[in-house]
Amino acid sequence: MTAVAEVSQPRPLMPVEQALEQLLALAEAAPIQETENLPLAEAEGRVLATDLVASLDLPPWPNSAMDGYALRLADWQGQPLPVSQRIFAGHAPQPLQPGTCARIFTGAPVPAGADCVEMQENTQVLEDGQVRFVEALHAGQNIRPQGQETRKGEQVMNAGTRLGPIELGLAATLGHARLQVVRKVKVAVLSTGDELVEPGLPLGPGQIYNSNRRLLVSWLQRLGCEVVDAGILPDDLAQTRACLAGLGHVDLILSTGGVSVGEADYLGAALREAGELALWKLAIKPGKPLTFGHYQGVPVIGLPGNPASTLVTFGLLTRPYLLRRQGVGNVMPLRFDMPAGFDWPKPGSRREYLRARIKDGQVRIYKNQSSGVLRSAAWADGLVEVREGSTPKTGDSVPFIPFSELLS
Ligand SMILES: Nc1nc2c(c(=O)[nH]1)N[C@H]1C(S)=C(S)[C@@H](COP(=O)(O)OP(=O)(O)OC[C@H]3O[C@@H](n4cnc5c(N)ncnc54)[C@H](O)[C@@H]3O)O[C@H]1N2
Ligand code: MOO
Ligand SMILES: [Mg+2]
Repeated sequence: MTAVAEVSQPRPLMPVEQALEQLLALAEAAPIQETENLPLAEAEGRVLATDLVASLDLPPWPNSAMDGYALRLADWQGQPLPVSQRIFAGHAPQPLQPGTCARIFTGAPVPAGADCVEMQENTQVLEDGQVRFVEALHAGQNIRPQGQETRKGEQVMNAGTRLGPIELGLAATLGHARLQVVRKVKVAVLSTGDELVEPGLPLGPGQIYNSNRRLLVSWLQRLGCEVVDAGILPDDLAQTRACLAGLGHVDLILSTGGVSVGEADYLGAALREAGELALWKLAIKPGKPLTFGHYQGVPVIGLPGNPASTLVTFGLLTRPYLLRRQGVGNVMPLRFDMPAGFDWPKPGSRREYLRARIKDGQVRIYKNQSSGVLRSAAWADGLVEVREGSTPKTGDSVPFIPFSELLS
């Protein structure tokens, strides 16, 4: 055996897709199974636990799409018709008297016997109160038929749907006051590093303010998670052990910092003792040293500490993981191809996510893309993806992921 053979080769970087695939598989292996029944007012941001089936037709009866007059086409040969009733939304009509029309308003039930509604703009009311129809009329016009939107018994939403304002509105149209949802994912957030100080306290020598904690706690709450804020963990093995041991039951331990190769990166050491740890080297920039492991059976995701690395790896990898644990099918953010408003001449070995904004129809990038610069993200509207080895030029199409896709 020669000395050369014993030199450890650097491991190839793991592609982003592979990391995501592995995380999603791990999420599927540990689904949140408990559910709870919540009023609509408390269900926003939660995930539907059971398929939602329509218990009625929508609309429940044919109704008028216009303010105007309802009539039976067979009764009309071009002559004016007398008005036999007025039908308002929310009130039951009488069957239409043959040879007459009914005054009707938008959303009101179309009376039995009528098969056509004409908007009032196309009518003339004569001195004797009869109504002349000016335009040609067609059967079914301006009538929204019963069950046009949904038929009783149809599946309207699948289990795994995230409930936003639109989904809650849809549940309300079907008369649901409560929904069965997956219980919240409980996430413990810990920030590691002796240098960290909470905002509001004075900075000592070598110290910086803890930004990752606030960013992650706020973001997790937006995603509908229950957060256990475990505060700052100093760079000390005994304290790291004690903190992990005292977390109680959570579904995920989410840490920042302490996952690289530095001598003060103790989280990894503590996890190795009481669980397992995979230090990934991802082909992603920022965010290369993402860590996945288990501590006494509880999954742990260790995000790199640099604030932009935390942001990118949370948004692109941890968010999908958390959603998938709640059974969400589509966890991928939408991305849009946009013309680049920049040149990227140097091909990289990692996929780069540059903090960018759209201006004049082009993607502009923030001038300082260092992974320590959170200001880049506050300036930006989203992330532009530059693939490994690619060198986009101004005008080339590049994928842009708006932050709005990641933050909710
Ligand atoms: N020799 C090597 N050094 C580093 C490598 C490497 O491959 N070889 N990778 C670099 C990369 S890339 C990253 S990213 C960082 C990741 O380091 P850690 O995750 O271990 O994080 P720390 O070293 O603890 O902190 C990194 C950086 O971020 C600041 N930080 C940490 N936590 C917070 C927080 N809660 N709020 C604000 N800022 C935070 C910290 O002060 C450091 O400046 O490693 C590189 N090194
Ligand atoms: O991958 Mo690190 O996040 O670039 O600085
Ligand atoms: Mg470090």
